[in-house]
Amino acid sequence: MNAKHTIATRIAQLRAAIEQHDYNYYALDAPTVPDSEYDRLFNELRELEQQHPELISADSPTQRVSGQPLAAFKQVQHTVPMLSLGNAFAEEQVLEFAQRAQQALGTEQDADDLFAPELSLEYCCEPKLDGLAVSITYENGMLVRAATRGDGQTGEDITANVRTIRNVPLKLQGTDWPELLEVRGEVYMPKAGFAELNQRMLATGQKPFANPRNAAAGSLRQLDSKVTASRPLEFCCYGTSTEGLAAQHSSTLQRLRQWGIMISPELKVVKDIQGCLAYYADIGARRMQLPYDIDGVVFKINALEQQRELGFRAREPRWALAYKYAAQEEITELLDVEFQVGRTGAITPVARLKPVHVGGVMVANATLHNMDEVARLGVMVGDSVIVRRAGDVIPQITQVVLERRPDNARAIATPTQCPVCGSRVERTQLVRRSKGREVISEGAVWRCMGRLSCQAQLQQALLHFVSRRAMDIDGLGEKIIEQLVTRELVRSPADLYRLTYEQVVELDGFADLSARNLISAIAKSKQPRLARLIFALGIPDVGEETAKVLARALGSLARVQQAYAQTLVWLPEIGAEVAHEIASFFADQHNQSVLRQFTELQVQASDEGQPAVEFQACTTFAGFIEQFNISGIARTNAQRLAEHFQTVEALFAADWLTLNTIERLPKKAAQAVQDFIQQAGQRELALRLEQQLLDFGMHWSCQREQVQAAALAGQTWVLTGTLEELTRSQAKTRLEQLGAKVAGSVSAKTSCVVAGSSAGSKLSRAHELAIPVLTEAEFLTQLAELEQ
Ligand SMILES: NC(=O)c1ccc[n+]([C@@H]2O[C@H](COP(=O)([O-])OP(=O)(O)OC[C@H]3O[C@@H](n4cnc5c(N)ncnc54)[C@H](O)[C@@H]3O)[C@@H](O)[C@H]2O)c1
Ligand SMILES: [Zn+2]
Repeated sequence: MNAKHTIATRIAQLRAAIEQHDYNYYALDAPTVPDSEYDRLFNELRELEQQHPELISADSPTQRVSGQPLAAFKQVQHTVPMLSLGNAFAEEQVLEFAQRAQQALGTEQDADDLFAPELSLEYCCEPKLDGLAVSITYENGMLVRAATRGDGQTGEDITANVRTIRNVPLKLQGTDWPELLEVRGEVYMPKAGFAELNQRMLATGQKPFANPRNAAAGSLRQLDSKVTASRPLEFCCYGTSTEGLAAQHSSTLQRLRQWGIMISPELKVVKDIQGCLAYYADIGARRMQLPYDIDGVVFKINALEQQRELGFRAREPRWALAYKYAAQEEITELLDVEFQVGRTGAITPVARLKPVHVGGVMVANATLHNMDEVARLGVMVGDSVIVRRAGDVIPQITQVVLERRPDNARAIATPTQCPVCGSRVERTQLVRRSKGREVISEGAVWRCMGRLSCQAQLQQALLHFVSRRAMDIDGLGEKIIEQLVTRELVRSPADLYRLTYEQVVELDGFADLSARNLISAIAKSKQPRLARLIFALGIPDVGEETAKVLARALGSLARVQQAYAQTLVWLPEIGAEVAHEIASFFADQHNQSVLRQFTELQVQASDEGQPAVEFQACTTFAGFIEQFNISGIARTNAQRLAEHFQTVEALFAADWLTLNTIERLPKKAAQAVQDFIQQAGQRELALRLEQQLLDFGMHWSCQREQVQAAALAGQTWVLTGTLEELTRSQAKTRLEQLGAKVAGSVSAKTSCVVAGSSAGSKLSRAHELAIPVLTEAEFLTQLAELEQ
């Protein structure tokens, strides 16, 4: 086979591959390879064609704009074609671009003159937003049409969808706009909106988007514009095909802005190509902090007269250039998966990757989070995967390139025992309440059950225990803790208080003074504040805030230790899951022994005292009854029972006749209560729980009058997002006047969530827990009704 033939074959191969990728990217909004990979193929093709111009054909991807409009949309003919942009990946390509332009405009005699000030051209520099190009037409100041770029000549009619984008004016401001105006720009999804959207998708069991560009494209090209409306899209204008607005590109954009059209706040006019390079460096340094993804910057010769003179090449203008940054997504191989054990025993799969440059740094590891994520990605060892690194965020695997799966790919198995200590591994459980019942489902996390006998957990637990926000012991870094654990000097946090000077001075890196300092630092930590001690214990899901709530409400470690999960749920901000974690932590024998040793060693909180009355006044006795998960006894029926009986004793003394005479209590429910109160042990349990609540300072405040007076008594509401009509505190006051409690976070106990605009994680949590969500408008209507 001759060389020429081989090159022709390669060119054909590249064209076919690029066409397939174009289809996936433009038509399906679901690329299977990262842009960096696509750009490599594209550049290889362009170079081969440059070396062999006789092989160029008019339908080569290098000669035309890609993107067939989908038949599902009405088509729109662009009066002025929408083109692509020439790309540069290195500084010399930028300089060549400037030189070509100067030459063509006759401002340059020979190459040395490139930087001569009298010859240099003015440029407008802009960020290159990573979204999709859209054309929007205004007639007499009104938005009449919006279209995608499509193949450059024909786009898709997406008018209804673009109308839902908040920062696109439906009507232009001012009066001096031309009768017909077509603006062009990028529709994109800001990073924050993208993260929220993906959380929402995950929470509702949908497939999340791989990156903001896919999310923007997938959201905009929807046949149902209601879907588009629910997506956080924005528009930024970077040009117009309407002539005669001004003499320069930059001043044209300024005029568009006066009519209410969004342009980039990062626009900058520079005097010469050196200014462009400085702009590239400046934006590059701030790239990760920008609220949206960019894949490069764009330089445009500013004088429109010069733009006209330069004109176009096949698929791109000669007066503009995109200078790209290091790709944020790359393709590489998954070599292996290792399992790391964290402080609470959670086992995290970590991907070992064939090292690859992503976003300017070498990446060799990426977290896979948990086994649900592994399943969702469908990833196997040996797969080619797309790795994304956006900003300071830990590298993520976003996608598997299935067509490259090798025959010997290996499934990632859930470990059956701890990779560090060999202990049994258990799947976590999620406890939530739904319609008054406790629903237990399988969590995504597997845990090593070895607790502190597991060296990995012990080390992490010790690091947490001594950390600044916990016991705050200076001088116990990772290396030292590792030595203490491997030499078996420390088997639990309590052992720290048994360390002697002789033991410490023997450790690597210690001398007389440092050993004495460490011993005294440990001794000094013996009387921490209660909240710190609780936090230091490292109870799963108990962060600093929860530790403070426990400390304040219960006043002593002993009471925290004794509290039943059913008691803990009455505390503010503590949901069923956390309560369950706390109770089972203290039920653990090993943990109990550590706490006993603390007492022996005089490690004790300095501020123990009486419990504060923070129980949610047991909101209602009804809520208490609900906790027993009696079939058919949810909110309303529990309320009926509570109003009738008013105490635990009375409830358990109820007889069949009484139960059947309770107003509006269904027969079936009455039967269930009857069965329940006759069950062995239930009465004792209920009395014990009531006793504990009373001991801890709770008062039943479920008198009939109160319950009836306040429409929302016993309910906990959460406000999130920005409210337009009311301030947060106004909303809070009105809810409280109706008897509701307003909490700062969503838990299974939350009755209702009011979501203003740009609501985030609380909203997704509410969806996850199937808690009713009201828009601000619905909320206002409901308030008005209840306040009557
Ligand atoms: N991963 C894949 O499979 C795949 C497939 C096809 C295309 N792609 C990606 O798309 C690129 C090619 O697409 P393209 O032809 O749209 O070219 P392009 O994205 O390189 O440049 C042109 C586009 O840039 C956008 N743009 C953003 N800011 C701009 C500004 N300030 N001024 C002007 N335009 C601006 C516009 O949408 C314009 O259409 C490839 O380089 C690759 O990154 C990826
Ligand atoms: Zn273990």
